[in-house]
Amino acid sequence: MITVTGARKDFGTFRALDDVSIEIPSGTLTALLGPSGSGKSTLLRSIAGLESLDAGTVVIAGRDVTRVPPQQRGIGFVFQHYAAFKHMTVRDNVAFGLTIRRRPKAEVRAKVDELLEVVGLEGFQHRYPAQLSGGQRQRMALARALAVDPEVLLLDEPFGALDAKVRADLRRWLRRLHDEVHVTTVLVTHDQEEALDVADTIAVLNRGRIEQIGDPDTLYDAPDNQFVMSFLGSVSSVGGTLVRPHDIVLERPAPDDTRANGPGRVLATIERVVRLGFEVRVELRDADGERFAAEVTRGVAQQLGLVAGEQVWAVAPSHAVRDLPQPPDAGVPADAAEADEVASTAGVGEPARA
Ligand SMILES: Nc1ncnc2c1ncn2[C@@H]1O[C@H](COP(=O)(O)OP(=O)(O)OP(=O)(O)O)[C@@H](O)[C@H]1O
Repeated sequence: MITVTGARKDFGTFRALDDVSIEIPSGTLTALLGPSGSGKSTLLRSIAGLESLDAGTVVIAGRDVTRVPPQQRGIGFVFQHYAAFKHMTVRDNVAFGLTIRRRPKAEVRAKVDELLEVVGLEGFQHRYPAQLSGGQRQRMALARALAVDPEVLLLDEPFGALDAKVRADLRRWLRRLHDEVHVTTVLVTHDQEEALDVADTIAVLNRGRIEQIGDPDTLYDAPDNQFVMSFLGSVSSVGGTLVRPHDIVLERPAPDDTRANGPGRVLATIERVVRLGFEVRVELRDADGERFAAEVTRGVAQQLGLVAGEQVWAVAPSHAVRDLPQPPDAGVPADAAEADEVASTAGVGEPARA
């Protein structure tokens, strides 16, 4: 269990963490999710001991580590850009933490063999980091972090520098790895899909505070506020009512239709119909000029004969409507934009990049 209580961190006059408390149960995979600058990395680095808190405590496995240096916290850390030792083979990189701890050679060999298998790099042990793909390098980084049997594994956008396909493959791989190894893992990501895909629990951060903590279903289906709802998936406003696009029901107006617009029901003009595989996204504009989107199956789209320029009723069914507050003094995020952050490449308890 990792317990952070009342964490506060200021950089000059800027408050990066504002009274953050979170409990991360042993053996779980928790994602810290939020927009750029929300404090995710600062929270992770505070757990690692790479930042010292201005107030609050960090307890790992029952031990108060608030004032304990990073090397003595029993953590493994993997960054977006992994600082591999370029002159060392994959095997020696993975063995590094064990070698500097002067573990017996046979033990190191056995442990490294096991880890190379776990991360699927058995055939690559004699290569040098420059001879690996980005995804392979990050798997090597994970093997190296796991080699010293850390109490917790802290991952800061570990797949952030990889292309979308490799990223998706690797996060599923991480999930399977976690199910095998069960080490308590905290993953920083700004990508809601990544968080929904891999995490048991998601903590949504915004402006240095935690907006909500819960399992992916709860956060998606029962968000506490508009920020969480918008951050965890797309949202449309139907006459001022917030709803997920796939929950919107479209109806053709009857020839003698005299119904008026109301909350959760508007007559809208179809601007575009976009096919997304099995689904169709219908881009709409209401009489006030408000644009929003609905998602329906291709079957429904064909049945209704949805064509640009025509009018449809867009209805937010009452079961799907969420009357949510705004979070205190915060806005709805524009979107979960790609963070163009370049993560620090410093390692924990090891020399700088060689
Ligand atoms: N060493 C520092 N000095 C000054 N300000 C900092 C420092 N580290 C972080 N900050 C600021 O604290 C805020 C939170 O940063 P943090 O890296 O935790 O955000 P994040 O949620 O991880 O964002 P990103 O996804 O962009 O990395 C940002 O506004 C950042 O500019």
